[in-house]
Amino acid sequence: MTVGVLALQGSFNEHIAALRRLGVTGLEIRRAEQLQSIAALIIPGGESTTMAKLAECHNMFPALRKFVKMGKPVWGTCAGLIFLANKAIGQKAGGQELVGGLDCTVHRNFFGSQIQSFEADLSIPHLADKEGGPSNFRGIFIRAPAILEVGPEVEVLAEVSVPSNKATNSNSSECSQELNKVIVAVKQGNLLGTAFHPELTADTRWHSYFLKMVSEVGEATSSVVTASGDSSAPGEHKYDLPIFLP
Ligand SMILES: NC(=O)CC[C@H](N)C(=O)O
Repeated sequence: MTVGVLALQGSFNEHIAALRRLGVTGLEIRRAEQLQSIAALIIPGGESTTMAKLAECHNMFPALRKFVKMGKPVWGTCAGLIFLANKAIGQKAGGQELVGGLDCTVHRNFFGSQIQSFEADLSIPHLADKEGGPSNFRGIFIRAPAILEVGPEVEVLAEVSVPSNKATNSNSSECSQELNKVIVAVKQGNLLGTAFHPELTADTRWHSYFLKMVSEVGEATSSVVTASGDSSAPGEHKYDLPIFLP
């Protein structure tokens, strides 16, 4: 199958490399019409305002919204999650266009600036295999968003513990020992959103999880899934080195 990766900006190379490790062709998507040839789409991390401006320049928003509404699987990581959210707060003056579809509110830079980026062990039961494999996942959070509110149809897949003064987002400088949980991964039907960057780890379980969603939707709708074993397909990623900078 061919999975598209929005390749306007950000960590699209790393997603394509992760897909390749699982034997799946990743196609770099830069034009609206390319969406017609893919079974599913990954919107990578990066900088959501920049990505939104580029998507606007390329007139991609109507096609992206249509893709989501058609029920095609879409996974947004970090900036990609912001793209998919129905509502984002903490945007630059003037706001930014969103694709929407995921019934949640995200805070764009919930955890702070670039230097407050961090890694955390997350417990994700959905990632454990039937043989009782591990359910923990090392999340890489780079100037990451968080999900503040979710609608009734949204399933919470992962949370991270943060000090309560952070979770309530108050300006208090007091350091509380109390920990609150903040939502960092969700699923709603065909849509998957993670506030962290699985593509920057060697662990491909999130990519496998998404590909399972893709095959389930494919089976349910008998939709067009392009079979491709051609490693020289146009636009396909040719590098496996992690070179991501948000
Ligand atoms: N690593 C990331 O994708 C950061 C996203 C960033 N917070 C934004 O607004 O776009």
